[in-house]
Parts: sequence; C-alpha cells; structure tokens
Amino acid sequence: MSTTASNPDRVQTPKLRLEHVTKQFDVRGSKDKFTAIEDIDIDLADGEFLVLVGPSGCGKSTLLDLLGGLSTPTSGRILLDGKPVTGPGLDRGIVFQQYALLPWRTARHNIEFGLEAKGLPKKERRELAEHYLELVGLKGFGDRYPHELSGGMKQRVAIARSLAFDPEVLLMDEPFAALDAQTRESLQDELLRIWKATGKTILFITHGIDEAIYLGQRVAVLTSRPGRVKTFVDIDIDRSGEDVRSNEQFRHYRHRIWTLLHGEVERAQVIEKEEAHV
Ligand SMILES: Nc1ncnc2c1ncn2[C@@H]1O[C@H](COP(=O)(O)OP(=O)(O)OP(=O)(O)O)[C@@H](O)[C@H]1O
Repeated sequence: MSTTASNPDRVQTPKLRLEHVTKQFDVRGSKDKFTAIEDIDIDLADGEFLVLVGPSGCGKSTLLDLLGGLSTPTSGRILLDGKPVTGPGLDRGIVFQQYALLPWRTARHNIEFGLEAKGLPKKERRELAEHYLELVGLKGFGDRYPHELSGGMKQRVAIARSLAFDPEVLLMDEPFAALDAQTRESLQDELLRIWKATGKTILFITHGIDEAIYLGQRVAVLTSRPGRVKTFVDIDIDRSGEDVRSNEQFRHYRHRIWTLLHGEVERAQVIEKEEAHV
C-alpha cells in the first residue's frame, strides 16, 4: 500500500483541482472566525474515483457546497478543467443523500428535467432518459413516480438524472447512507459498473470506511475540525472475487484507514463535548 500526498505522477492535468482551499465562517456576536476547512489541496485526474472520508463535522458538506459553487472559499481556489468555479453549473452533477426527486414527475421526466434546462428537443430528451434508465438498471420503470420506487431505485434515478447532464464531474454526498446494507452494497457495485461504462470523474463523500475502500481508487482521509487532508491512501484491491470485503487485502486497508480516522473521531467528540458545555 502506498500513501502519497497529491500523486503528482498520475495527475498531470487535473480535471478538478482544489488549491489551498480554506473556508471560514463568521462567529455570531464576535469578531472571531470559525475555520471549517483549512488548506485543502486535492487533484483529481480525469476519470478518477476519489473518496473523501472523515469524522462528523470535519467539513465534508462545506467542501461540497464549495465544489457545487454554492459558496466561495475564503482563500484558495477550485479549478475545473483549469477554470475557476464561480457558481453552480451543469458541469458538476451532484447526488445527495436524499434523493431530491420531483415527486410529481415520473422517473423518466425527472431524468429529463435538467435536459429541458439545457434546451434539448423532446425526442432527444426522451432517448437520453431511456439510455440512462437502462444504464442504471431501471429499464421499464420510466413511468413510475418516485413514491412507486424503492429507496435504492430512487437513488438510481437520481444518479441517472445527474449523468444525463453529461457533467464533467460527479459529486456524491453520502448517496447511499439512507439505504439498508444490502441495497447499499448492490448500489456500490452498480456505481462501479456505471463509472467504468462512462469514464466519469467521481468525488464521493462518505462516513463509511468499507464504502470508501470498496469504491475508491484513492481515499482522502480528512482530519477533524478544521478539516484538512490527513493523508491519501491508494487502494489497490481485486474486486472481482466473492465477499471482497472479507479478504486479506481489504481488511488490511480497513485497519489502516480505521487507525488514521480513530484519533480524529475521538478529537471530534471532545470538541463536540466542549461546545456543549459553552
Ligand atoms: N454557514 C455556517 N456558519 C457557521 N458555521 C458553519 C456553517 N456551515 C457549517 N458550519 C460549521 O462548520 C463545521 C463543518 O460543517 P459541515 O456540515 O461541513 O461538516 P460535515 O463533515 O459535513 O458534518 P457531518 O459529517 O456531521 O455531516 C461544523 O462545525 C459546522 O457547524
């Protein structure tokens, strides 16, 4: 197992670059600033699958807001294909923990939603929606409304909707956290299949160590507040066998990342307790 800072060999021209990104918030009733994330440096190669894992409150959502263009860094910058991110855009597809589907639209029409914003003609929208329904394993379910779909199926629709925009990067914020364990594992397999089929660049955020190892080519372990990249771990496992999560290699990575995270989780709990007494 190798641990590298920013992997300069593999990342020649990054698809996505976070350069010394820091985000501070004002503290109410004080001139002090609260630093949520500090000096985050991440390069994502075109087509890479990177997973961010970190303790609660380490700034994962703050980082996602910055990547989505919903807020701006206090210092540092975020570059997509070399250009600074200045606001929200269809070049970044976001999949949230909650499916965020429009309940009054069928699965097909949810997928078509963003394509309408892009101004695509109806026939093309329809064809693309069918293509992505098939890609996520929902062929034949296009006419169902969200309430007629299981949690796993809704999340597949959300993934299909994001992919249909043909974004440069797919940002995934704990997308499987609300699902039961079996559905989560089968969607992890689906996501790997979709990633291989589309060659998309994916940045995936999770609390789960197993999920991070199973999905990521690289895992960035974040520190507790302020969130920084503690280390990058390159993941090199054979995912083709049965019960991959129980094999020797996998357990080795789990122990390594657990050890890296353990102290951070404890530190985060101490901070939370201290704040509760203020
Ligand atoms: N708008 C804001 N103003 C002030 N503080 C904020 C704001 N947004 C987030 N924070 C603080 O920044 C820190 C990081 O929050 P964030 O939600 O990004 O963490 P997280 O890693 O996503 O948490 P969790 O894993 O629990 O979802 C938290 O302490 C939070 O209270």
